[in-house]
Amino acid sequence: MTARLRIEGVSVLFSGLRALDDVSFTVEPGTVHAVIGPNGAGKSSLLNTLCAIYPVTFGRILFGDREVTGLRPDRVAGLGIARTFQNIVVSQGESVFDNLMVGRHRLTRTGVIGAAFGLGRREERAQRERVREIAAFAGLSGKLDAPASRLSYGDLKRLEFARALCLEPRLLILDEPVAGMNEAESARLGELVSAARDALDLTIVFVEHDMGVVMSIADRVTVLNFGRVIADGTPEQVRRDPEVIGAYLGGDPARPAGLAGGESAPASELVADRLTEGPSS
Ligand SMILES: Nc1ncnc2c1ncn2[C@@H]1O[C@H](COP(=O)(O)OP(=O)(O)OP(=O)(O)O)[C@@H](O)[C@H]1O
Repeated sequence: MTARLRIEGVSVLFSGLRALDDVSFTVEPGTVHAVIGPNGAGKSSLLNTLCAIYPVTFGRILFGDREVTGLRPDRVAGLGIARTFQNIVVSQGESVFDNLMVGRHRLTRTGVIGAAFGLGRREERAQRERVREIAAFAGLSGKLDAPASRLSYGDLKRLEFARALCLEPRLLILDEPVAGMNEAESARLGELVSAARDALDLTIVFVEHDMGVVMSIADRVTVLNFGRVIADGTPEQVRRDPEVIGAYLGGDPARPAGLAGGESAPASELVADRLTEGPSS
């Protein structure tokens, strides 16, 4: 069973710089939750904090009734929290199948005693079967024997996603899952993320700059700017939020950049277009 993730008053300081400033929001179990914001808003810092790569300076993070704050990264993983990274991290020389098996080994309980009673081989068979199921789910069945180095960029990103699924996570954290993909590949991965939520009883938190994907797959969106939460709601709510409009377009939310006098189109329509295109950088 997945669980509710609560981020309560979290601040992260780097020698005086507040990467995160009193951030609070809740991720409901079984939802796809996007975290967006302009460059430098604190999105990566938040993901790193959720995985205990960055320590929390103030506040706390709870996953169900377990406090994540202060745990070592391997303990956080032990709670069923897995993540992917912005840059692809797979073994290029290994086959797709072997890359996926790496994700399973952490789950293998069989030790020396188990092996002595023949449990090792049975467990190994079960692990391999599960890897094939997950590969099929991710559309990688036909490529299990191919070395990762031969995959297209889109397939590599799906391999990374599938490998994270092999950890059987309860909470999956994705850092820019469709970065660098073309439109068709992005839409396909977006569908895969939604399907994973539905099929695997999974909660998903993701950071993404592709607003088309965010708006189509997120159940809820939290918007950060300068380390603070400036909006939290459904995709439709946040794309029409005046403060979000201000953060993405710069300047006065009532008179967004490029709109002289605001006479032709309401700011909400402009930002809706802009958020669909992606943030300015
Ligand atoms: N390890 C670190 N040491 C010092 N400062 C950091 C560190 N990590 C992040 N920061 C600072 O924290 C702020 C937020 O950065 P962060 O990378 O979290 O933003 P972001 O929203 O992910 O940006 P982008 O969209 O450009 O990736 C920035 O000012 C950044 O320089």
